[in-house]
Amino acid sequence: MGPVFPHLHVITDARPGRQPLTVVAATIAAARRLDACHRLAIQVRVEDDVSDRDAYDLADAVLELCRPYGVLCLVNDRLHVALAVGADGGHVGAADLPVAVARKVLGPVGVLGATCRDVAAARAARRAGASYLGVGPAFATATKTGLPNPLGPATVGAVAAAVPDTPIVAIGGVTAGNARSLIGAGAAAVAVVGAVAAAADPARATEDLLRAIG
Ligand SMILES: Cc1ncc(COP(=O)(O)OP(=O)(O)O)c(N)n1
Ligand SMILES: Cc1ncsc1CCOP(=O)(O)O
Ligand SMILES: [Mg+2]
Repeated sequence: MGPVFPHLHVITDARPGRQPLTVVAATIAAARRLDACHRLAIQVRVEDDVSDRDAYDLADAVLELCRPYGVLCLVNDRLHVALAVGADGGHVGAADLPVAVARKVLGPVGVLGATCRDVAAARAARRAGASYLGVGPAFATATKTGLPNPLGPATVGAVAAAVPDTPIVAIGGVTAGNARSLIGAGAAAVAVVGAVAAAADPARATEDLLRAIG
């Protein structure tokens, strides 16, 4: 991780019919226009039924887009894919490898995100070696099913306050219109799928988010 923890994490939508590489290219182009590549991270996220080979091919291609501009590249769930392509790190949640095990797999330097929804889980994940914590759903989202009720900015802020040395990435239903409320509550960053991937103009959506976060 560079000296600045990225403020905006754009997560790929690799569902059938989507164009994740086109979206990532547009996102990076927008960050370049704002001289904000150091503020951007791309997380490669595929559905559970996607083969490792397809996940590898996507991650490899995304990393190729990120590297020339120093954009941080993380891989969701599949740490072997992260290591195989040479990504900067990965993200794990409750159904993935335990955080301490993920830390061993990634090694001491890799950026490791862990999903947390409360103060106790946040403290435990930090102790187990997480570099940052993904906290959500902050707001209602249709992108992932089976989630608990939205936490809202206040709970995101309470988790952030409990682990002041660990960046919080708020996720779930984040838009350019509500991102500032999460940063104001104490999140270091926001993560989005739909706000960029489902936008008519993903580059414009990225610019709007980067400007909103400030
Ligand atoms: C930044 C960030 N926060 C949370 C998540 C969700 O991870 P997880 O709970 O493991 O759910 P899946 O994304 O794997 O479906 C994330 N990916 N990124
Ligand atoms: C993977 C994940 N984990 C919590 S919310 C979420 C989906 C976020 O997608 P969106 O930004 O479209 O609400
Ligand atoms: Mg996961």
